[in-house]
Amino acid sequence: MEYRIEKDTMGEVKVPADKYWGAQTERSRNNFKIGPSGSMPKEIVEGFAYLKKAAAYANHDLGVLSAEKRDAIGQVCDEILTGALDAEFPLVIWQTGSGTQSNMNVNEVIANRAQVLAGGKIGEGEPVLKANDDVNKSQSSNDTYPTGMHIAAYKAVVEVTIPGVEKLRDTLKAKSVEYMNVVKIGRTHLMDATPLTLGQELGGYAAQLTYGIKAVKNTLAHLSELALGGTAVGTGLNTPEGYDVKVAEYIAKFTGHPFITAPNKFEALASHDAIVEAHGALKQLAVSLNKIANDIRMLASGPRSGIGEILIPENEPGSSIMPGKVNPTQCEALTMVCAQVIGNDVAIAFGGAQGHYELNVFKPVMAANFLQSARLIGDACISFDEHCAQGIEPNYTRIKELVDNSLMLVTALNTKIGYYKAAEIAQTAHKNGTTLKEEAVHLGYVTPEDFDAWVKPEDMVGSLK
Ligand SMILES: O=C(O)C[C@H](O)C(=O)O
Repeated sequence: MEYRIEKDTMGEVKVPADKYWGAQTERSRNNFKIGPSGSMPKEIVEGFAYLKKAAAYANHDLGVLSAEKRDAIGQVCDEILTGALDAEFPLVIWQTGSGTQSNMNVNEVIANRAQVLAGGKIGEGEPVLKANDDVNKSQSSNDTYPTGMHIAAYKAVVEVTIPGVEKLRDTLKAKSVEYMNVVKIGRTHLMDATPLTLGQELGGYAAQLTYGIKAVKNTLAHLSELALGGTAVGTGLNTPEGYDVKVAEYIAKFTGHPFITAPNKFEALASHDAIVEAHGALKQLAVSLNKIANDIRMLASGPRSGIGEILIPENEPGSSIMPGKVNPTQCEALTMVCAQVIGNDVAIAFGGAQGHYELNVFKPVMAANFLQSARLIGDACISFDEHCAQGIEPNYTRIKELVDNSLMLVTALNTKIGYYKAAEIAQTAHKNGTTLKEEAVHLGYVTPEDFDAWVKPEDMVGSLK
């Protein structure tokens, strides 16, 4: 491995010769060999590229950065956004809790890459850009990292999570309409209950997801607030007048999302309640999706010894030893995702509770967990939609068999003969293995004609919507 010598305020550091990063990145690389997983998410690096470019533009507009330096920073940021420099960001989330080393990683790469783009050599001659003085101008890690975190989180939620959940919700809604008249038995406490339709049951799932999407959208206003301009402790030291508003305007322009400057920078640096709040909504979605996937796998259980009221796509051989077995694998993947998201919520809550005075120093772990949840929910909903939900079909024979056998149809007799006599009919039929009608007539409480007129599953399902 060939090295070059880079310097920072602590002295000299050997850096791989072919890399753009500098001394502080290399120190972090050597000091935090904590793994094996935990790379700084690519979306955070992208968030930094947007904000560094925006800072350069705002600084120039406000007279503290030359047009040449602005353009040099902007050019490298655009390059970062293409993914061409991905290999230049080697750090992990298990580093300083402010994300300073990732901020410096971005500053160093921008400065050194600009040097090369200008025809120079890294570390030689007059630098085109200085990492701390130019690229980091009017900034601190304490306001850049949370800004990058909000940009990444907002984009992930709007571009990945919400579209994925909406797709699954729309399928469940369409299935609900299609099967609105299919009367099936209901279950409460996992025990037989009165009937409802398959459409009603699926419509409940679709409504859960609609509320989940709404909950996520409700958190976007807080997530759209950016800390940038607060610098070290929220006071905005070393920034030109009007910088915070202007820099947020540039970020909104470059990302296409409605970011604004945070009205209270102290809150934006010292707490990450916006992340806690938005992840709370992601947790709500995970809770809903877990219930939905569990119901679907139980309704599809069998094929001979389970409930088997619905059929779901048979996608892969399920077993290495049991020939012909097929398993509800999409439900399993989705519920595992839910477990991960609920776990991430605990890490985020713990991190969010740790703001000490002017700074929360759990930023990287909160960001990484949030982004993992946002991506997982979006991707898992698409997978579940395409490989399971779209293929849900009623198993009409089984549904009818279970409705016909149900003892809880007796509930329709409550208003005709009273709860106690109806209970006696159900209990006797259960004990004797007979039908409700046989026992109702045998006990002398109902005529066969009245039974047929009164006990009609299709009249027991309320309004169909
Ligand atoms: O890196 C910075 O800009 C500040 C650092 O996180 C600190 O507060 O010590």
